[in-house]
Amino acid sequence: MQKVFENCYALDERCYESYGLSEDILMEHAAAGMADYIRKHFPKGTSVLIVAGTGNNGADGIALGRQLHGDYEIKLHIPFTLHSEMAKRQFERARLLGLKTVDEVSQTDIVVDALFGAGLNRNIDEATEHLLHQLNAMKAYKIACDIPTGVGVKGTLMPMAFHADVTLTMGAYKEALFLDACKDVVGELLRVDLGVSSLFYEGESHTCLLERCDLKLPSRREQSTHKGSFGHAAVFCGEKEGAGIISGMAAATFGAGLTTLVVHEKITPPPYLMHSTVVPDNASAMAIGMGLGCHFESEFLQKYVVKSHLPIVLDADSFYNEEILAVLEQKDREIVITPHPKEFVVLWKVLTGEQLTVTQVQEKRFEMVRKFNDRYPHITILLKGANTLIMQEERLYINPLGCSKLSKGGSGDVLSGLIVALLAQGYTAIDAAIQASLALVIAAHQYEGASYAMLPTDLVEEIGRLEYTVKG
Ligand SMILES: NC(=O)C1=CN([C@@H]2O[C@H](COP(=O)(O)OP(=O)(O)OC[C@H]3O[C@@H](n4cnc5c(N)ncnc54)[C@H](OP(=O)(O)O)[C@@H]3O)[C@@H](O)[C@H]2O)[C@@H](O)CC1
Ligand SMILES: [K+]
Repeated sequence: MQKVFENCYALDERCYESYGLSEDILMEHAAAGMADYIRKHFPKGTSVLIVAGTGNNGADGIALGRQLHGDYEIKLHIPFTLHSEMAKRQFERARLLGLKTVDEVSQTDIVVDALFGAGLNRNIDEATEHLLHQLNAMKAYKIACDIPTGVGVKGTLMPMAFHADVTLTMGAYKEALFLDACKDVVGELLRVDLGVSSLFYEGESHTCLLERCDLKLPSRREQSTHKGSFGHAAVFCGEKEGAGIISGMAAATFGAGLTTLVVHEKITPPPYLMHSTVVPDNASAMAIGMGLGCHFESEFLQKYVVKSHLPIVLDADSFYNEEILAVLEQKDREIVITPHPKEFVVLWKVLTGEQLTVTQVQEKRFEMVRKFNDRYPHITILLKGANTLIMQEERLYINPLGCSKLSKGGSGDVLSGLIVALLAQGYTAIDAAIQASLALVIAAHQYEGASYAMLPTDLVEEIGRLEYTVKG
Protein backbone atom coordinates (compact mmCIF):
# COMPACT_ATOMS: atom_id res chain seq x y z
CA MET A 1 0.00 0.00 0.00
CA GLN A 2 1.45 3.37 -1.01
CA LYS A 3 0.72 6.76 0.51
CA VAL A 4 -1.05 9.53 -1.39
CA PHE A 5 -0.89 13.29 -0.68
CA GLU A 6 -2.91 16.31 -1.70
CA ASN A 7 0.32 17.97 -2.86
CA CYS A 8 4.03 17.67 -2.16
CA TYR A 9 5.06 21.23 -1.23
CA ALA A 10 5.13 20.44 2.51
CA LEU A 11 7.13 17.26 1.82
CA ASP A 12 9.70 19.21 -0.21
CA GLU A 13 10.00 21.73 2.63
CA ARG A 14 10.57 18.93 5.12
CA CYS A 15 13.43 17.66 2.94
CA TYR A 16 15.13 21.07 3.06
CA GLU A 17 14.64 21.50 6.80
CA SER A 18 15.13 17.98 8.12
CA TYR A 19 17.71 16.50 5.75
CA GLY A 20 19.64 19.58 4.59
CA LEU A 21 18.65 18.97 0.98
CA SER A 22 18.11 21.91 -1.33
CA GLU A 23 15.54 22.56 -4.04
CA ASP A 24 18.43 22.13 -6.48
CA ILE A 25 19.24 18.62 -5.21
CA LEU A 26 15.60 17.53 -5.32
CA MET A 27 15.23 18.87 -8.84
CA GLU A 28 18.41 17.16 -10.01
CA HIS A 29 16.89 13.86 -8.88
CA ALA A 30 13.56 14.68 -10.51
CA ALA A 31 15.34 15.25 -13.82
CA ALA A 32 17.57 12.19 -13.33
CA GLY A 33 14.48 10.04 -12.74
CA MET A 34 13.08 11.11 -16.09
CA ALA A 35 16.45 10.74 -17.80
CA ASP A 36 16.79 7.19 -16.41
CA TYR A 37 13.38 6.30 -17.75
CA ILE A 38 14.28 7.57 -21.21
CA ARG A 39 17.70 5.89 -21.20
CA LYS A 40 16.11 2.57 -20.18
CA HIS A 41 13.41 2.63 -22.82
CA PHE A 42 14.88 4.50 -25.81
CA PRO A 43 18.26 4.22 -27.59
CA LYS A 44 20.75 7.08 -27.80
CA GLY A 45 20.02 9.45 -30.65
CA THR A 46 16.25 9.35 -30.11
CA SER A 47 14.71 12.81 -30.55
CA VAL A 48 13.18 14.30 -27.40
CA LEU A 49 11.02 17.42 -27.51
CA ILE A 50 10.86 19.03 -24.07
CA VAL A 51 8.20 21.71 -23.64
CA ALA A 52 9.05 23.71 -20.54
CA GLY A 53 6.84 26.20 -18.68
CA THR A 54 7.59 29.18 -16.46
CA GLY A 55 7.89 27.53 -13.03
CA ASN A 56 9.71 24.63 -11.43
CA ASN A 57 7.92 22.06 -13.57
CA GLY A 58 9.57 23.76 -16.52
CA ALA A 59 12.84 23.80 -14.55
CA ASP A 60 12.62 20.00 -14.19
CA GLY A 61 12.24 19.78 -17.97
CA ILE A 62 15.18 22.06 -18.70
CA ALA A 63 17.37 20.07 -16.27
CA LEU A 64 16.31 16.90 -18.08
CA GLY A 65 17.38 18.46 -21.38
CA ARG A 66 20.81 19.24 -19.92
CA GLN A 67 21.22 15.70 -18.57
CA LEU A 68 20.35 14.06 -21.90
CA HIS A 69 22.08 16.61 -24.19
CA GLY A 70 24.83 14.97 -26.21
CA ASP A 71 23.36 11.46 -26.06
CA TYR A 72 19.89 12.33 -27.32
CA GLU A 73 18.64 14.82 -29.86
CA ILE A 74 17.10 17.40 -27.53
CA LYS A 75 14.65 20.01 -28.77
CA LEU A 76 13.89 22.40 -25.92
CA HIS A 77 10.83 24.58 -26.45
CA ILE A 78 10.08 27.35 -23.92
CA PRO A 79 6.93 29.20 -24.98
CA PHE A 80 6.84 31.74 -22.10
CA THR A 81 9.21 33.98 -20.19
CA LEU A 82 10.70 32.01 -17.31
CA HIS A 83 9.48 33.06 -13.84
CA SER A 84 10.98 30.85 -11.17
CA GLU A 85 14.57 31.28 -10.00
CA MET A 86 15.22 27.58 -10.52
CA ALA A 87 13.92 27.69 -14.09
CA LYS A 88 16.25 30.60 -14.84
CA ARG A 89 19.18 28.80 -13.18
CA GLN A 90 18.49 25.58 -15.08
CA PHE A 91 18.23 27.51 -18.32
CA GLU A 92 21.60 29.18 -17.72
CA ARG A 93 23.21 25.78 -17.04
CA ALA A 94 21.69 24.32 -20.20
CA ARG A 95 22.86 27.34 -22.20
CA LEU A 96 26.44 26.98 -20.94
CA LEU A 97 26.38 23.41 -22.19
CA GLY A 98 25.33 24.58 -25.62
CA LEU A 99 21.74 23.35 -25.49
CA LYS A 100 19.69 25.53 -27.84
CA THR A 101 15.95 26.18 -27.79
CA VAL A 102 13.57 25.67 -30.71
CA ASP A 103 10.85 28.19 -31.57
CA GLU A 104 8.35 25.71 -32.95
CA VAL A 105 7.33 22.20 -31.99
CA SER A 106 7.98 19.63 -34.69
CA GLN A 107 7.72 15.88 -35.14
CA THR A 108 9.76 13.93 -32.61
CA ASP A 109 10.08 10.46 -31.04
CA ILE A 110 9.37 11.56 -27.46
CA VAL A 111 7.49 14.55 -26.05
CA VAL A 112 8.08 15.60 -22.46
CA ASP A 113 5.37 17.81 -20.99
CA ALA A 114 7.06 20.08 -18.43
CA LEU A 115 4.67 22.97 -18.97
CA PHE A 116 2.77 23.06 -15.68
CA GLY A 117 2.77 20.73 -12.71
CA ALA A 118 1.68 21.26 -9.13
CA GLY A 119 1.50 25.04 -9.62
CA LEU A 120 -1.26 25.16 -12.25
CA ASN A 121 -3.72 27.50 -10.55
CA ARG A 122 -6.03 28.84 -13.27
CA ASN A 123 -7.36 28.01 -16.71
CA ILE A 124 -4.86 27.86 -19.51
CA ASP A 125 -5.03 30.42 -22.30
CA GLU A 126 -5.85 29.74 -25.93
CA ALA A 127 -2.25 29.69 -27.13
CA THR A 128 -1.35 27.03 -24.54
CA GLU A 129 -4.45 25.04 -25.47
CA HIS A 130 -3.34 25.14 -29.09
CA LEU A 131 0.15 24.00 -28.10
CA LEU A 132 -1.27 21.09 -26.09
CA HIS A 133 -3.48 20.17 -29.01
CA GLN A 134 -0.38 20.02 -31.24
CA LEU A 135 1.50 17.87 -28.70
CA ASN A 136 -1.41 15.47 -28.24
CA ALA A 137 -1.77 15.08 -32.00
CA MET A 138 1.85 13.94 -32.39
CA LYS A 139 2.60 10.26 -32.86
CA ALA A 140 5.40 10.54 -30.31
CA TYR A 141 5.71 8.68 -26.96
CA LYS A 142 4.39 11.09 -24.35
CA ILE A 143 5.89 11.63 -20.92
CA ALA A 144 4.34 13.95 -18.33
CA CYS A 145 6.69 15.50 -15.80
CA ASP A 146 5.10 15.18 -12.33
CA ILE A 147 1.48 15.84 -13.43
CA PRO A 148 0.08 16.08 -16.97
CA THR A 149 -0.53 19.73 -17.81
CA GLY A 150 -4.24 20.41 -17.46
CA VAL A 151 -4.76 18.39 -14.29
CA GLY A 152 -5.53 21.02 -11.65
CA VAL A 153 -4.30 20.56 -8.08
CA LYS A 154 -7.85 19.82 -6.93
CA GLY A 155 -8.12 17.31 -9.73
CA THR A 156 -10.31 19.25 -12.12
CA LEU A 157 -9.35 18.30 -15.63
CA MET A 158 -9.09 21.11 -18.16
CA PRO A 159 -10.52 20.32 -21.60
CA MET A 160 -7.18 20.28 -23.40
CA ALA A 161 -4.98 18.32 -21.01
CA PHE A 162 -1.77 16.60 -22.08
CA HIS A 163 -2.46 12.91 -22.75
CA ALA A 164 0.52 11.04 -21.34
CA ASP A 165 1.61 7.48 -22.02
CA VAL A 166 3.47 7.64 -18.75
CA THR A 167 3.45 10.14 -15.90
CA LEU A 168 6.66 10.28 -13.86
CA THR A 169 5.51 11.87 -10.65
CA MET A 170 8.00 13.48 -8.30
CA GLY A 171 8.51 12.32 -4.72
CA ALA A 172 5.05 11.00 -3.88
CA TYR A 173 1.66 10.23 -5.42
CA LYS A 174 -0.81 13.11 -5.56
CA GLU A 175 -4.60 12.77 -5.19
CA ALA A 176 -5.36 14.72 -8.35
CA LEU A 177 -3.81 11.93 -10.41
CA PHE A 178 -6.51 9.52 -9.20
CA LEU A 179 -9.67 11.36 -10.14
CA ASP A 180 -11.71 9.34 -12.61
CA ALA A 181 -11.48 12.01 -15.30
CA CYS A 182 -7.67 11.88 -15.11
CA LYS A 183 -7.36 8.14 -15.64
CA ASP A 184 -6.96 8.44 -19.41
CA VAL A 185 -4.55 11.38 -19.35
CA VAL A 186 -2.18 10.05 -16.69
CA GLY A 187 -1.37 6.79 -18.50
CA GLU A 188 1.02 4.53 -16.61
CA LEU A 189 1.99 6.15 -13.32
CA LEU A 190 5.49 5.83 -11.86
CA ARG A 191 7.07 7.62 -8.91
CA VAL A 192 10.55 9.14 -8.92
CA ASP A 193 12.49 9.35 -5.64
CA LEU A 194 14.06 12.76 -4.97
CA GLY A 195 17.36 11.91 -3.31
CA VAL A 196 15.95 10.10 -0.29
CA SER A 197 13.85 6.98 -0.10
CA SER A 198 10.10 7.57 -0.07
CA LEU A 199 10.28 6.23 3.48
CA PHE A 200 11.93 9.52 4.51
CA TYR A 201 10.41 11.83 1.90
CA GLU A 202 6.84 11.01 2.80
CA GLY A 203 5.18 12.07 6.04
CA GLU A 204 1.92 10.92 7.57
CA SER A 205 -1.00 10.41 5.26
CA HIS A 206 -4.50 9.06 5.82
CA THR A 207 -4.86 8.30 2.11
CA CYS A 208 -3.51 5.06 0.69
CA LEU A 209 -3.18 3.56 -2.75
CA LEU A 210 -4.16 -0.08 -3.01
CA GLU A 211 -1.96 -2.43 -5.02
CA ARG A 212 -2.38 -5.95 -6.38
CA CYS A 213 -0.16 -7.26 -3.58
CA ASP A 214 -2.68 -6.03 -0.99
CA LEU A 215 -5.17 -8.71 -2.04
CA LYS A 216 -5.63 -11.37 0.62
CA LEU A 217 -8.00 -14.11 -0.47
CA PRO A 218 -10.34 -15.88 1.98
CA SER A 219 -8.43 -18.61 3.74
CA ARG A 220 -9.40 -22.30 3.68
CA ARG A 221 -6.17 -23.45 5.28
CA GLU A 222 -7.82 -25.05 8.30
CA GLN A 223 -9.24 -28.44 7.40
CA SER A 224 -11.37 -29.31 10.42
CA THR A 225 -14.27 -27.18 9.22
CA HIS A 226 -17.82 -27.41 7.89
CA LYS A 227 -20.08 -25.09 5.89
CA GLY A 228 -21.08 -23.25 9.07
CA SER A 229 -17.44 -22.26 9.59
CA PHE A 230 -17.62 -19.85 6.66
CA GLY A 231 -20.77 -17.91 7.44
CA HIS A 232 -24.15 -17.59 5.82
CA ALA A 233 -24.77 -14.75 3.35
CA ALA A 234 -28.36 -13.58 2.86
CA VAL A 235 -28.81 -11.72 -0.42
CA PHE A 236 -32.08 -9.90 -1.06
CA CYS A 237 -33.44 -10.69 -4.49
CA GLY A 238 -36.12 -8.24 -5.70
CA GLU A 239 -37.90 -7.11 -8.84
CA LYS A 240 -34.93 -7.62 -11.17
CA GLU A 241 -34.11 -11.04 -9.82
CA GLY A 242 -31.03 -11.46 -12.05
CA ALA A 243 -29.17 -8.85 -9.99
CA GLY A 244 -29.75 -10.74 -6.74
CA ILE A 245 -28.88 -14.07 -8.34
CA ILE A 246 -25.58 -12.74 -9.73
CA SER A 247 -24.77 -11.30 -6.33
CA GLY A 248 -25.58 -14.62 -4.67
CA MET A 249 -23.39 -16.49 -7.16
CA ALA A 250 -20.51 -14.14 -6.37
CA ALA A 251 -21.05 -14.60 -2.60
CA ALA A 252 -21.02 -18.39 -2.85
CA THR A 253 -17.97 -18.34 -5.13
CA PHE A 254 -16.04 -16.05 -2.78
CA GLY A 255 -16.27 -18.48 0.08
CA ALA A 256 -19.54 -17.96 1.97
CA GLY A 257 -20.35 -21.36 3.52
CA LEU A 258 -24.03 -20.90 2.71
CA THR A 259 -25.80 -18.38 0.53
CA THR A 260 -29.54 -17.77 0.63
CA LEU A 261 -31.48 -15.52 -1.70
CA VAL A 262 -34.19 -13.74 0.26
CA VAL A 263 -37.09 -13.67 -2.20
CA HIS A 264 -40.62 -12.40 -2.41
CA GLU A 265 -41.83 -14.91 -4.92
CA LYS A 266 -40.58 -18.25 -6.18
CA ILE A 267 -37.56 -18.13 -8.46
CA THR A 268 -35.21 -20.72 -9.92
CA PRO A 269 -31.67 -19.86 -8.90
CA PRO A 270 -28.63 -22.03 -9.62
CA PRO A 271 -28.81 -25.25 -7.54
CA TYR A 272 -26.04 -24.23 -5.12
CA LEU A 273 -28.04 -21.18 -3.91
CA MET A 274 -30.86 -21.60 -1.41
CA HIS A 275 -33.88 -19.33 -1.36
CA SER A 276 -36.25 -18.32 1.39
CA THR A 277 -38.98 -15.75 2.04
CA VAL A 278 -37.33 -14.73 5.32
CA VAL A 279 -33.76 -13.99 6.38
CA PRO A 280 -32.48 -17.32 7.77
CA ASP A 281 -31.93 -17.39 11.53
CA ASN A 282 -28.30 -18.39 11.17
CA ALA A 283 -27.46 -15.72 8.54
CA SER A 284 -24.22 -13.93 9.41
CA ALA A 285 -24.42 -11.02 6.93
CA MET A 286 -26.83 -9.56 4.40
CA ALA A 287 -26.79 -7.56 1.17
CA ILE A 288 -29.71 -5.54 -0.10
CA GLY A 289 -30.52 -3.19 -2.97
CA MET A 290 -29.39 -4.98 -6.13
CA GLY A 291 -32.41 -4.94 -8.49
CA LEU A 292 -34.59 -4.60 -5.40
CA GLY A 293 -37.39 -2.37 -6.72
CA CYS A 294 -40.24 -2.08 -4.25
CA HIS A 295 -41.06 -5.74 -3.82
CA PHE A 296 -40.76 -5.96 -0.07
CA GLU A 297 -43.32 -4.58 2.37
CA SER A 298 -42.26 -1.91 4.83
CA GLU A 299 -42.95 -4.20 7.79
CA PHE A 300 -40.73 -6.89 6.30
CA LEU A 301 -37.84 -4.45 5.79
CA GLN A 302 -38.23 -3.12 9.33
CA LYS A 303 -38.13 -6.58 10.83
CA TYR A 304 -35.36 -8.17 8.78
CA VAL A 305 -33.16 -5.25 7.76
CA VAL A 306 -33.53 -2.20 9.98
CA LYS A 307 -33.99 -4.01 13.29
CA SER A 308 -31.25 -6.53 12.53
CA HIS A 309 -27.67 -6.11 13.72
CA LEU A 310 -26.12 -8.32 11.06
CA PRO A 311 -23.30 -6.85 8.99
CA ILE A 312 -24.86 -5.39 5.87
CA VAL A 313 -24.09 -4.17 2.36
CA LEU A 314 -26.39 -1.46 0.99
CA ASP A 315 -26.34 -1.10 -2.77
CA ALA A 316 -28.35 0.34 -5.68
CA ASP A 317 -32.07 0.71 -4.85
CA SER A 318 -31.32 0.98 -1.12
CA PHE A 319 -30.30 4.59 -1.72
CA TYR A 320 -33.80 5.42 -2.98
CA ASN A 321 -35.44 3.88 0.09
CA GLU A 322 -35.46 6.12 3.15
CA GLU A 323 -36.65 3.25 5.32
CA ILE A 324 -33.59 1.14 4.51
CA LEU A 325 -31.35 4.20 4.92
CA ALA A 326 -32.30 4.28 8.62
CA VAL A 327 -29.60 1.57 8.87
CA LEU A 328 -26.98 4.32 8.47
CA GLU A 329 -27.73 5.55 11.98
CA GLN A 330 -26.75 2.20 13.57
CA LYS A 331 -23.35 2.85 15.09
CA ASP A 332 -22.79 -0.69 16.38
CA ARG A 333 -23.21 -2.42 13.04
CA GLU A 334 -20.71 -3.32 10.27
CA ILE A 335 -22.10 -1.38 7.30
CA VAL A 336 -20.75 -1.05 3.76
CA ILE A 337 -22.48 1.19 1.25
CA THR A 338 -21.58 0.92 -2.44
CA PRO A 339 -23.08 3.82 -4.42
CA HIS A 340 -22.01 4.75 -7.94
CA PRO A 341 -21.87 8.54 -8.50
CA LYS A 342 -25.54 8.82 -9.55
CA GLU A 343 -26.64 6.88 -6.48
CA PHE A 344 -24.37 9.07 -4.35
CA VAL A 345 -26.26 12.12 -5.65
CA VAL A 346 -29.53 10.55 -4.49
CA LEU A 347 -28.08 9.51 -1.15
CA TRP A 348 -26.55 12.95 -0.51
CA LYS A 349 -29.84 14.68 -1.28
CA VAL A 350 -31.69 12.42 1.17
CA LEU A 351 -29.07 12.93 3.89
CA THR A 352 -28.38 16.65 3.52
CA GLY A 353 -31.01 18.15 1.22
CA GLU A 354 -28.20 19.36 -1.06
CA GLN A 355 -28.81 18.65 -4.73
CA LEU A 356 -25.58 17.85 -6.57
CA THR A 357 -25.10 16.73 -10.14
CA VAL A 358 -23.16 13.63 -11.13
CA THR A 359 -20.54 15.90 -12.73
CA GLN A 360 -20.07 17.76 -9.46
CA VAL A 361 -19.61 14.50 -7.56
CA GLN A 362 -17.10 13.29 -10.14
CA GLU A 363 -15.14 16.55 -10.01
CA LYS A 364 -14.80 16.36 -6.24
CA ARG A 365 -14.92 12.66 -5.47
CA PHE A 366 -12.34 12.89 -2.70
CA GLU A 367 -14.07 15.84 -1.09
CA MET A 368 -17.52 14.22 -1.21
CA VAL A 369 -16.33 10.92 0.23
CA ARG A 370 -14.63 12.86 3.04
CA LYS A 371 -17.77 14.90 3.66
CA PHE A 372 -19.80 11.71 3.93
CA ASN A 373 -17.19 10.31 6.30
CA ASP A 374 -17.41 13.42 8.50
CA ARG A 375 -21.08 12.62 9.06
CA TYR A 376 -20.86 8.83 9.19
CA PRO A 377 -17.31 7.87 10.17
CA HIS A 378 -18.43 4.42 11.34
CA ILE A 379 -19.75 3.46 7.89
CA THR A 380 -17.55 2.12 5.11
CA ILE A 381 -18.37 3.99 1.92
CA LEU A 382 -17.20 2.57 -1.38
CA LEU A 383 -17.75 5.12 -4.15
CA LYS A 384 -17.60 3.23 -7.43
CA GLY A 385 -15.79 4.63 -10.43
CA ALA A 386 -12.79 4.19 -12.70
CA ASN A 387 -10.75 4.62 -9.52
CA THR A 388 -12.86 3.36 -6.63
CA LEU A 389 -12.63 5.26 -3.32
CA ILE A 390 -13.17 3.46 -0.02
CA MET A 391 -13.31 5.27 3.31
CA GLN A 392 -14.00 4.65 6.98
CA GLU A 393 -12.87 6.43 10.17
CA GLU A 394 -10.73 9.07 8.38
CA ARG A 395 -8.75 6.53 6.37
CA LEU A 396 -9.24 6.71 2.62
CA TYR A 397 -8.15 4.00 0.17
CA ILE A 398 -7.90 4.40 -3.59
CA ASN A 399 -8.25 1.37 -5.81
CA PRO A 400 -6.67 2.51 -9.09
CA LEU A 401 -6.83 -0.89 -10.81
CA GLY A 402 -10.33 -0.61 -12.30
CA CYS A 403 -10.69 -1.22 -16.03
CA SER A 404 -13.38 -0.65 -18.64
CA LYS A 405 -14.13 -4.38 -18.90
CA LEU A 406 -16.16 -3.78 -15.73
CA SER A 407 -18.34 -1.09 -17.31
CA LYS A 408 -21.31 -3.38 -17.74
CA GLY A 409 -24.56 -4.09 -15.88
CA GLY A 410 -23.99 -6.75 -13.25
CA SER A 411 -20.42 -5.85 -12.20
CA GLY A 412 -21.79 -3.96 -9.19
CA ASP A 413 -23.96 -6.94 -8.25
CA VAL A 414 -20.87 -9.13 -8.27
CA LEU A 415 -19.10 -6.61 -6.03
CA SER A 416 -21.88 -6.56 -3.44
CA GLY A 417 -21.86 -10.37 -3.46
CA LEU A 418 -18.11 -10.44 -2.82
CA ILE A 419 -18.45 -7.98 0.05
CA VAL A 420 -21.29 -9.85 1.74
CA ALA A 421 -19.35 -13.11 1.38
CA LEU A 422 -16.46 -11.60 3.33
CA LEU A 423 -18.73 -9.99 5.93
CA ALA A 424 -20.39 -13.38 6.42
CA GLN A 425 -16.94 -14.89 6.98
CA GLY A 426 -16.21 -12.41 9.74
CA TYR A 427 -14.28 -9.64 7.98
CA THR A 428 -14.74 -6.09 9.24
CA ALA A 429 -16.62 -3.74 6.91
CA ILE A 430 -13.50 -1.90 5.79
CA ASP A 431 -11.51 -5.07 5.13
CA ALA A 432 -14.42 -6.65 3.27
CA ALA A 433 -14.80 -3.58 1.04
CA ILE A 434 -11.06 -3.34 0.29
CA GLN A 435 -10.57 -7.03 -0.42
CA ALA A 436 -13.73 -7.39 -2.50
CA SER A 437 -12.87 -4.31 -4.53
CA LEU A 438 -9.37 -5.66 -5.23
CA ALA A 439 -10.65 -9.15 -6.06
CA LEU A 440 -13.17 -7.69 -8.52
CA VAL A 441 -10.66 -5.66 -10.52
CA ILE A 442 -7.94 -8.29 -10.49
CA ALA A 443 -10.45 -10.90 -11.69
CA ALA A 444 -11.49 -8.53 -14.49
CA HIS A 445 -7.87 -8.03 -15.58
CA GLN A 446 -7.43 -11.78 -15.61
CA TYR A 447 -10.36 -12.33 -18.00
CA GLU A 448 -8.88 -13.22 -21.37
CA GLY A 449 -11.88 -12.69 -23.67
CA ALA A 450 -12.41 -9.53 -25.69
CA SER A 451 -12.32 -6.38 -23.59
CA TYR A 452 -15.98 -5.64 -24.37
CA ALA A 453 -17.27 -9.19 -23.88
CA MET A 454 -16.97 -9.94 -20.17
CA LEU A 455 -20.28 -10.97 -18.58
CA PRO A 456 -20.96 -10.92 -14.83
CA THR A 457 -20.93 -14.72 -14.94
CA ASP A 458 -17.44 -14.63 -16.52
CA LEU A 459 -16.38 -12.34 -13.70
CA VAL A 460 -17.70 -14.76 -11.08
CA GLU A 461 -15.79 -17.55 -12.85
CA GLU A 462 -12.58 -15.49 -12.73
CA ILE A 463 -13.14 -14.86 -9.00
CA GLY A 464 -13.17 -18.62 -8.60
CA ARG A 465 -9.72 -18.87 -10.20
CA LEU A 466 -7.97 -16.09 -8.26
CA GLU A 467 -6.28 -18.48 -5.87
CA TYR A 468 -4.40 -20.01 -8.79
CA THR A 469 -3.41 -16.74 -10.39
CA VAL A 470 -2.40 -14.54 -7.45
CA LYS A 471 -0.78 -15.30 -4.12
CA GLY A 472 -3.45 -15.15 -1.41
N1 LIG B 1 9.97 22.55 -5.00
C1 LIG B 1 10.76 21.48 -5.14
O1 LIG B 1 11.60 21.21 -4.31
C2 LIG B 1 10.56 20.60 -6.29
C3 LIG B 1 9.66 20.90 -7.33
N2 LIG B 1 9.49 20.09 -8.37
C4 LIG B 1 8.73 20.48 -9.55
O2 LIG B 1 8.14 21.73 -9.34
C5 LIG B 1 6.81 21.72 -9.80
C6 LIG B 1 6.03 22.75 -9.13
O3 LIG B 1 6.62 23.96 -9.46
P1 LIG B 1 5.85 25.33 -9.30
O4 LIG B 1 5.31 25.43 -7.95
O5 LIG B 1 6.78 26.38 -9.75
O6 LIG B 1 4.61 25.15 -10.30
P2 LIG B 1 4.51 24.95 -11.88
O7 LIG B 1 3.59 23.84 -12.12
O8 LIG B 1 5.81 24.92 -12.52
O9 LIG B 1 3.73 26.27 -12.35
C7 LIG B 1 3.90 27.50 -11.70
C8 LIG B 1 4.07 28.59 -12.71
O10 LIG B 1 3.04 28.53 -13.66
C9 LIG B 1 2.30 29.74 -13.67
N3 LIG B 1 0.92 29.38 -13.94
C10 LIG B 1 0.09 28.64 -13.17
N4 LIG B 1 -1.05 28.40 -13.81
C11 LIG B 1 -0.94 29.00 -15.02
C12 LIG B 1 -1.80 29.12 -16.13
N5 LIG B 1 -3.02 28.55 -16.13
N6 LIG B 1 -1.39 29.78 -17.19
C13 LIG B 1 -0.16 30.37 -17.21
N7 LIG B 1 0.70 30.31 -16.17
C14 LIG B 1 0.31 29.63 -15.09
C15 LIG B 1 2.55 30.37 -12.35
O11 LIG B 1 2.38 31.72 -12.52
P3 LIG B 1 1.82 32.67 -11.33
O12 LIG B 1 0.63 32.00 -10.74
O13 LIG B 1 2.95 32.75 -10.37
O14 LIG B 1 1.51 33.93 -12.04
C16 LIG B 1 3.98 29.94 -12.08
O15 LIG B 1 4.88 30.77 -12.78
C17 LIG B 1 6.35 20.32 -9.55
O16 LIG B 1 5.22 19.98 -10.34
C18 LIG B 1 7.59 19.53 -9.89
O17 LIG B 1 7.62 19.29 -11.29
C19 LIG B 1 10.30 18.87 -8.45
O18 LIG B 1 11.42 19.21 -9.18
C20 LIG B 1 10.72 18.35 -7.11
C21 LIG B 1 11.40 19.37 -6.32
K1 LIG C 1 3.62 18.59 -16.58
